[in-house]
Amino acid sequence: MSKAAEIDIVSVSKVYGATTAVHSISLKIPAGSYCCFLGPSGCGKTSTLRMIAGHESISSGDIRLGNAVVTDFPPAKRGTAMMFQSYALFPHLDLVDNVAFSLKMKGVAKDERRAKALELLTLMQMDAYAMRRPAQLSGGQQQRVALARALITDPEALLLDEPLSALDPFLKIRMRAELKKLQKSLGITFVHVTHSQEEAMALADIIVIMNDGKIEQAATPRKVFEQPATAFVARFMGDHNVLSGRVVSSQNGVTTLEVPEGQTFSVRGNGKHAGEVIDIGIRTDRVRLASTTDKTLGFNGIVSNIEYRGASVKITVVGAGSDDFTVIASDGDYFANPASVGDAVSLSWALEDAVLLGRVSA
Ligand SMILES: Nc1ncnc2c1ncn2[C@@H]1O[C@H](COP(=O)(O)OP(=O)(O)OP(=O)(O)O)[C@@H](O)[C@H]1O
Repeated sequence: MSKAAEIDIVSVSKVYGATTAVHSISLKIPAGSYCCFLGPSGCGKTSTLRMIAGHESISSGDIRLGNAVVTDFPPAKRGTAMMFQSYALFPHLDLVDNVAFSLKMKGVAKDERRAKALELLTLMQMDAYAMRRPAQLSGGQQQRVALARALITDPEALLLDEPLSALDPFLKIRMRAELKKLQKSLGITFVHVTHSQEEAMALADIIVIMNDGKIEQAATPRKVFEQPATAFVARFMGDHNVLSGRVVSSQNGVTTLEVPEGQTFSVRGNGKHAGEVIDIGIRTDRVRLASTTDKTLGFNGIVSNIEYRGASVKITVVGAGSDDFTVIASDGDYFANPASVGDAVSLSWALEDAVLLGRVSA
């Protein structure tokens, strides 16, 4: 019987000598959810995962798992299990002994631990290979064994550090679907570290986007896509253009800003101060290559690059203070009215396709 636990991270920091890798982050991961930590290299996601697992000490703050404060517990006493990027299988042991290893460490009798290992290999559809050694398996099969090994302790939360990074692109997508199915059927909390936006969007109930040791946004994939909280999230996820400028007015539910090149743009939301520097995000897939009568919802620019992607075309435009304003047009829309590099184009969008972006406090 599996049990899921909420993970509560309270003002947790990680300091390595002169480097603060994680700056006082707080987050609740609901029991039974699939949570992905996403961010660029060095942002602190692996340190956070390792602190949840107990493989790294917590410099300050607390971590609670279910009802227990586990901050000072060793890894084996936390109710978590970790699956490593390299799978860390023992080359000289067969699959049954690999999977049974942590039960052996706990002193469980041989027959009992081998029976349980076989049960997990069956769950992962690897029972037919039980007597093989890891080197006699494909990458995807090794991953299934590593999962079986992590799950043998009946964890309340499974922690996965870049679990798909060793697989080729096709296998990656297949194993991604298997991970999601496994999490749903076990019902336990999964915390998965990745640097792939696509992977996080495909798997997560909650995406936690980290930058420079802080959480920029923790929300559902849909919320992250539709309402990126900060300019960093908007740029990192790649689905919004970011324009920066000074507030001209901010009232009646609409804020207007002026960019350095002099154009003004409107966005929903108010409460900003005149003169304040703000960022707005504009959906790349909602920008139209056509003129608009409302100049606060578009601008004229010069096409600098065109990339054909099959179902869509990516057009890069210089203008409004941006060197790489991106338009993703459907192939049908684009080929009805194609453009060339160097062309002057009019871009436009609707008020609801732009969002006001916030800032993460230091
Ligand atoms: N054992 C350590 N000693 C000193 N500094 C460390 C140690 N581990 C990590 N760091 C530093 O802490 C910061 C965060 O590292 P962390 O591995 O958590 O990032 P990450 O987001 O997981 O990166 P990646 O995607 O490259 O694995 C980095 O600046 C890193 O150099």
